[in-house]
Amino acid sequence: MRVELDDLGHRFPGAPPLFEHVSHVLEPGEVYSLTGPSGSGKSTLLAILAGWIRPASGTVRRIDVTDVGWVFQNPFGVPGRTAVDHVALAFLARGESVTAADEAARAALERFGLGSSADKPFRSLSGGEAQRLMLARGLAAEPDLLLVDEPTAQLDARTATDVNDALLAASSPTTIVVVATHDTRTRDACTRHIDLGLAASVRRAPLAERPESA
Ligand SMILES: Nc1ncnc2c1ncn2[C@@H]1O[C@H](COP(=O)(O)OP(=O)(O)OP(=O)(O)O)[C@@H](O)[C@H]1O
Repeated sequence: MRVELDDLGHRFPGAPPLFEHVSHVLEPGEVYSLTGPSGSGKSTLLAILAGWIRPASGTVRRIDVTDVGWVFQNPFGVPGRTAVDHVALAFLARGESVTAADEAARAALERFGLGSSADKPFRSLSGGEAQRLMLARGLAAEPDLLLVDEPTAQLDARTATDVNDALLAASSPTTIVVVATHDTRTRDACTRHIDLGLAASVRRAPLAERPESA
């Protein structure tokens, strides 16, 4: 399973190019950071990876990638349901028994440092706990590709650290994980890096300043 980006570029009609010449092979077991300044096209590239937007140039080949999961910057859950219920649902949906789903969900929560919060209702979780719960749930569903958009955008620095630490736990042999972020610490928590800012600065620099013409 993998996703191949070949000379990918995108622009919306009537607007200048967002990014160009992005080539990468994305594989399971890695957590890819997707960085770049605001407006450089990080969320757009996630949507292209998901197949929601057709790129203006280049190609995306999704090889054996069927299920795509998302984790958004605002954790969204059912206020009165427990943390463990949120994750168990992913296992129940795959046909596990209630007992097995509960056990698997508790193990997943442990992995994200949420073992002691398993029986707390979603509404009583802190912002960082809720975001780690979203990561645990996202991975529990075992998507082929998990797209994570700005997971620390709404968090203070200390809480963001907990989420960044959890990203290491998000590495999975069966899932390709891609994390769009502004946060350099989130970037550093990932195992591979794609920088749209670099692509943009090469594109925007006058010809004489471009590295390839130096
Ligand atoms: N459907 C669309 N039609 C036209 N323009 C769009 C569309 N979606 C996004 N844009 C524009 O494309 C640019 C890139 O947006 P995008 O959200 O991908 O950037 P980003 O790097 O994720 O930004 P941020 O870090 O601020 O979230 C922005 O200027 C945005 O307004």
